[in-house]
This record gives sequence, C-alpha cells and structure tokens, in this order.
Amino acid sequence: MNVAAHLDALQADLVRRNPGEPEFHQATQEVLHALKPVLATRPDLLEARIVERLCEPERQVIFRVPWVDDTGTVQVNRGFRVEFSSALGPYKGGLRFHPSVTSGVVKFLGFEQIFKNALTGLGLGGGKGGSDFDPKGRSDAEVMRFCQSFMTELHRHLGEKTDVPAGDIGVGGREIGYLFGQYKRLTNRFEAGVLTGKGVGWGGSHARTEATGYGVVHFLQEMLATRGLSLEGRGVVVSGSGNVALYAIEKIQALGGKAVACSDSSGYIVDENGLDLDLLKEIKEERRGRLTAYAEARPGAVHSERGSVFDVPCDIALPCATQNELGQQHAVALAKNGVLAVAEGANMPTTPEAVEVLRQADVLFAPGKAANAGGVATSALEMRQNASLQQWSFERTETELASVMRDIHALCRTTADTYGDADDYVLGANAGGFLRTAEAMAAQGVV
Ligand SMILES: NC(=O)C1=CN([C@@H]2O[C@H](COP(=O)(O)OP(=O)(O)OC[C@H]3O[C@@H](n4cnc5c(N)ncnc54)[C@H](OP(=O)(O)O)[C@@H]3O)[C@@H](O)[C@H]2O)C=CC1
Ligand SMILES: O=C(O)CCC(=O)C(=O)O
Repeated sequence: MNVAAHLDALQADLVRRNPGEPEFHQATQEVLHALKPVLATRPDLLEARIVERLCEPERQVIFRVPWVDDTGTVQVNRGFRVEFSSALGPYKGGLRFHPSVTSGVVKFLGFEQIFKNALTGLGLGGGKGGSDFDPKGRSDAEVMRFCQSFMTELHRHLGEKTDVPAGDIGVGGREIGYLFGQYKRLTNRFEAGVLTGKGVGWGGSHARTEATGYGVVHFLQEMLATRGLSLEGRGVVVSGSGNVALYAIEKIQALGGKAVACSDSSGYIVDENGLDLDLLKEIKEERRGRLTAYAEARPGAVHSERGSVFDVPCDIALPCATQNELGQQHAVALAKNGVLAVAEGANMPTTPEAVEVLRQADVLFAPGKAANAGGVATSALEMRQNASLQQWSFERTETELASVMRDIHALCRTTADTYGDADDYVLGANAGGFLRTAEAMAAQGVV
C-alpha cells in the first residue's frame, strides 16, 4: 500500500464527513502528515484501521443550556462535550466558555488532547468540552447560574473514572467551583476526582494554576539547551494575558528572562522595562480588567491596538491565547527580528503556513500538544492526590511537573530522530503521542 496516498485520501474523507469544521481538519491534517513515516513501518496499525478509529470521537454530546440573567431574561446557550478516546484512561480535557466555541472547535481541541495526554504518560484519555457562553461582563451570580445549568446536563456523562473536565479559556477557579458544587448536589457525592483545577482548600492541587505556563517554560528550557542556549537575558513576548500567559511570564522572569509584551483581545502592551507581573495579575485575575489599565498605571508602558504583539522584537515568542493567532506574516516578522524559539502555550495558535516559515528560518518550534501538556499532567497529579486522599506540597508537585516536561521533551526528540529529524518537534509530538495510543488500541481489540 502507498501509505502517503492512503493518508491523503483519509484526510480528504475526513473533510467530506465533517463539513464546516476547519479547525478539526487543520488538526487532523497535521497529525496525518506526521504519521506518514511512522505508518510506513507499521502495517499492523494500518490493518487495524487505528487512524480511522482515532479520528472518530467515541462519543459527542451537544445540549441546551438555559439560564436566567440578572434582568430576569431567559438566555439559551449550547453546550458540548466530545469524548474522543479512552484508550489510555478516562476522557480528560478542559471546558472552554467563549462565544467562538462550535462543535468543530471542541472537536479539534479534543483530538489534540488525545496525543498531548498520551505524551504525559500518566494514563489519560482525551476529551474536551465547552459552550458558546461569554462570561465577559457577566456577574458572578450569572456565571454561577450558567454553570449550574451546564452541569445539570453534563453530570450524567462524567465520573472520576469516566470523564474528568478541567478549565480552559473562560473557565478558571471560579467556574470549576460552581460546576463542582452543582455536580455534588446532583449526585449527592463528594467525588473530588471528577473535576480538576479545584481550589487547594477542597481537593485541588498546588501548582495546577501555574502548571501550564510553568510547563511551557520548562519545555522551552530543554529545547534551548539542545543548542547550548539559556533563558538568561532573553527578550520574550507572550500573547494573551490569561492563566497560561501569566504563569509563563512568571517562570520566564524567575529564570532570568525578560518578558516585555503581552496581549488580550483588544490589543497589546509593550513595557521595555519588563512586565510588572503583580500589576498584571491584579488587573487580570482580580479585576478581570483590560490591558489598557496596565498602560494607564505603569509609566513607560505603551498600549496598542494596531499590529500584533508578534511584531515586537524578541528572542522568544510564546503564543498563549488562542488557535490560529500567529499567522504567516507574524512568523515572517518574528524570523526577521531574529527569534530563536517559539513555544506554544495555547492549542494550535500557529497556522501551518507560519510553522513552515519558522521551519525554513531554523527557529526552534514546540507544538502545543507537547509544550503545554504541563496543565493536564498536573491535573493527573491532582487526580492521584484525590484518589489517595493526599495533598502534596507545591515544591513536590512542581518537581513532578518539571520531570514530566523533561520526559515529554526527550520522547519528542527520540521519536522525531527515529522517523526523521530530532529537531522536528511536530513530528516527535504527533508520532510519540500516536504510538502510545495506537499500541493500547491495538491491544484492546476493535472497540
Ligand atoms: N488553562 C490551561 O490549563 C490550559 C490552556 N491551554 C490553552 O491555552 C490557551 C489560553 O488558555 P487560558 O490561558 O487558560 O485562557 P484564559 O481565558 O485564562 O485566557 C485567554 C487569553 O487569551 C485571550 N484570547 C482568548 N481568545 C481570544 C481571541 N479569540 N482573540 C484574541 N485573544 C483571545 C484572552 O483575551 P480576552 O480576555 O480579551 O478575551 C486572554 O488574555 C488556550 O488555547 C487553551 O486551550 C492549553 C493547555 C492547558
Ligand atoms: O487539565 C486538563 O484536564 C486539561 C487542560 C486542557 O484543556 C488542555 O490541555 O488543553
């Protein structure tokens, strides 16, 4: 069989059978392309139709989420959960609340999650969920009523050994609290392991809040070290200013780098003196405010609505906001400014055209499914603590996180080396995650 032609035909079929889901097509295209050299050596996996099965979610639910706003008006949103693969463990992946959420977006995120979770080696299947609900500008009481209605349907699909959601865009500690409270009320059980990202006082893990951003920087450090480079004195730009971005900035600063710019959906700030993280956290985590407030409070900082945060000259870029935010023209600007490395904190933030520009310019590039796996890895550590009724210290949890990120980096390089070029982290992450999942699927029969 001509494996490349077979995978191209499979991709064409996926596009035909999943109309109107461009993000999902983009995600499968990347994986199927990376699998060409792998499957050329594994006729057994082709024969078992592992790829065909992997691209079809085990289950998807779409549901109505009715709730009442503060004016007494009934609002209706749409909820989603895609349970993609349970080959390696319970479905695991976050919930996203953002007006851009569609079934295609949730599907691409769930698909990515399969490979990411496999890379952690911590016994996690892949899933994702969310809603087109926009929490921006809503009161705490409105967010609570929405979360309660969302969980009223979702709870029947969850369980600590079945499906374990967590946060993502628009879902942080506040939302996880409301979701957990409603799950507990509906089931009459304090089943701590059914959600991760809980408060540390009631079953949450230390370092889960920090984990995704810290993990990205741990992975980046490993990647830089392969070229004898370090973070010391490096200029860094970060897109986004949410959970992942803030804690990536914190770790960059702790390791001697200088984060000079970050963004939100209304623009970006540049602070050549280095970002004031306490001020950023106060604006974003406490006030849920806009970055314009940073420029107003900080002498020398400039807010801009024109252009992109990726136009700011830097040594390292960390896209940490959302999918397809770093396009070809941004990659060209980064390469022209001499960027050394790009590590994805967000899921699929770099377009395929931009990845190609970075590859041509020999820029180190870490795909999100490897670089941002620290969040879900620490969720697995939270599940372990819940199962054994323990709570580990911050230091112990962060040490485990750093070790998982080192292992993922090593697995990406050795796998990429086997099938192509060790510097090709896209190949290494996709092939490494795939092989772990595929071996489990092959062993479990046709299910
Ligand atoms: N939280 C986690 O543990 C993990 C998250 N990720 C990924 O990291 C990314 C960020 O997630 P997280 O930090 O948790 O989310 P948050 O909601 O905490 O922050 C999201 C940030 O990105 C910006 N943003 C979101 N959507 C858009 C958009 N369409 N255009 C421009 N800016 C946008 C937001 O700006 P504004 O506030 O103005 O909307 C905000 O600054 C996502 O891709 C997520 O899937 C990956 C692994 C784990
Ligand atoms: O912690 C988790 O379960 C999932 C985090 C997540 O959604 C992601 O890795 O994209």
